[in-house]
Amino acid sequence: GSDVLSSLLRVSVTDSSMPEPGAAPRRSPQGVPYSDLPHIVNADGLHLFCRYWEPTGQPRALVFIAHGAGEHCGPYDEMAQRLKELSLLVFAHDHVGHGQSEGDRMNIKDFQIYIRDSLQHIDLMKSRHPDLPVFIVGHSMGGAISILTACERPGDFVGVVLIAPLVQMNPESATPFKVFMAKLLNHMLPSLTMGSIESKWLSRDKRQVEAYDADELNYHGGMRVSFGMQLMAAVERMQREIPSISWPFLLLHGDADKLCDIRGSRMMYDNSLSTDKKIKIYEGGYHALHHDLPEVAESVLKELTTWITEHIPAATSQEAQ
Ligand SMILES: O=C1CC[C@@H](CCC(=O)N2CCC(COc3ccc(F)cc3Cl)CC2)N1
Repeated sequence: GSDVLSSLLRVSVTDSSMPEPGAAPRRSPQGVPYSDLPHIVNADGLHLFCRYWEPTGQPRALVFIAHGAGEHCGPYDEMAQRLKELSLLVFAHDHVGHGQSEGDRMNIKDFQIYIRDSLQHIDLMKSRHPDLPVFIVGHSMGGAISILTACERPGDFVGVVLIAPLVQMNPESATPFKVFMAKLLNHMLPSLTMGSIESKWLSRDKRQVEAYDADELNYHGGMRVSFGMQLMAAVERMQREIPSISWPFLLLHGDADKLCDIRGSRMMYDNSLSTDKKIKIYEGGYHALHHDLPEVAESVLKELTTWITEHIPAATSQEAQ
């Protein structure tokens, strides 16, 4: 009757994506207003913290860095500085639910969100520098994001550098029984947490492990079953996509990696169509190669910067004039 109608009319409609003019400013998980931070707003209205390393002169290429699960893009500063010194314009953001970005900590409704947000940031930077070649560098889960991003835009990237990428599940943790239990639990208790990432397997350099453990921008809680399911789905999607990959890539992987099985990198190297591909195995190397023993970390930076600069297309005649 009319009373129902009148009560409905009293309901005030608030649209969260359009905050009222006087609304409090959106703040990072650390309490910093995003108006004070470099950021982009993703398709779901979440603020993603960004970092940029811009060379002084004219940049020769764009490099997007995709970080791994539970970390953020800050620890890539040294790598980015080395690339910036070679006149490359490096950019990155903290993925949803990581570091200084918004979102439920180390959780995602759909792995595709990471890829969609990466493409949004890449497209933004390409619109600002339309003539520059674009590279992606990805580590671990960031490697999976890089692979699937390049698969969505196979012609857009001159090269992809993968540091211990997540390509296949670790066979110990992915026994058929454990996978079955994870799927079962995901229906019953999706926010149940499994073990957390054991930092001792990240690097043989204990100062790096201590830095990781002490970094409050990292997520040190347990891995939610639902997040594990999204990682599994990404692994399954890569198995399907790898046979049709034909873009250039560089793979760097330690053969003592206990977090992302090196067999995934070998499988990608062996089963992709790419003719321009390189794999470098680091004997005894742990997972975070770029933060492993100093001589390994230095080698990784040299390999990566050399491969990228060698893959920057020679300037075409009209550009050279
Ligand atoms: O320097 C650094 C700091 C952070 C680290 C990166 C960590 C990262 O991204 N990992 C490692 C762990 C890996 C677990 O994988 C799974 C777990 C459960 C599951 F059900 C299915 C999968 Cl596939 C995912 C990828 N590197």
